[in-house]
Amino acid sequence: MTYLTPKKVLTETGQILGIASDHGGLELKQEIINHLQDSGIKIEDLGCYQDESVDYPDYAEKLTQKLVNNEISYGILVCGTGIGISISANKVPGIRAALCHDCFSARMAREHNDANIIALGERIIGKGLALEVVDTFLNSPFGGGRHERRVNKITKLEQKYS
Ligand SMILES: O=C(CO)[C@H](O)[C@H](O)[C@H](O)COP(=O)(O)O
Repeated sequence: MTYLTPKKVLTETGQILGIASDHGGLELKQEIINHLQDSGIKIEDLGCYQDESVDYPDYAEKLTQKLVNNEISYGILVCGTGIGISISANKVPGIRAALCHDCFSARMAREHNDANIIALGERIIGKGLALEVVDTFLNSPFGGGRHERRVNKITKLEQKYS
């Protein structure tokens, strides 16, 4: 079986990419939105919208609720390090949020883990690399095969412990 990349899914079906951040990821979130503006991908910006201090679990929840309700198909989350917002997102069943600060991790997160969210840390990664990491994530298909068996086991873990 061949799988489509997130970019193909999003551009060919008109499904939506969600993006959210706390105050620590606000600037990088805007850079990513600007970068994807002409990509043909519809983006929903779920906040935050100003640099007052907010709590990253609230923004992880806003985005993951949209994802589990099929209102968006993939997500990008940004906080200062990407750690808190990815930990929060991964508490929600069905979410596979991968914290990636390099292109190899971004590709593996898709090919091996079928990640539906990429998380980044604005205080860690520069804009140039961050945009390449996002592009790599969006352009990498799931690999299926043995990886599908393992991803199914992740789902079983969620069911067993929720
Ligand atoms: O969750 C984080 C750390 O794991 C994020 O980096 C947050 O953005 C950070 O904790 C926010 O910190 P601040 O000092 O309140 O700006």
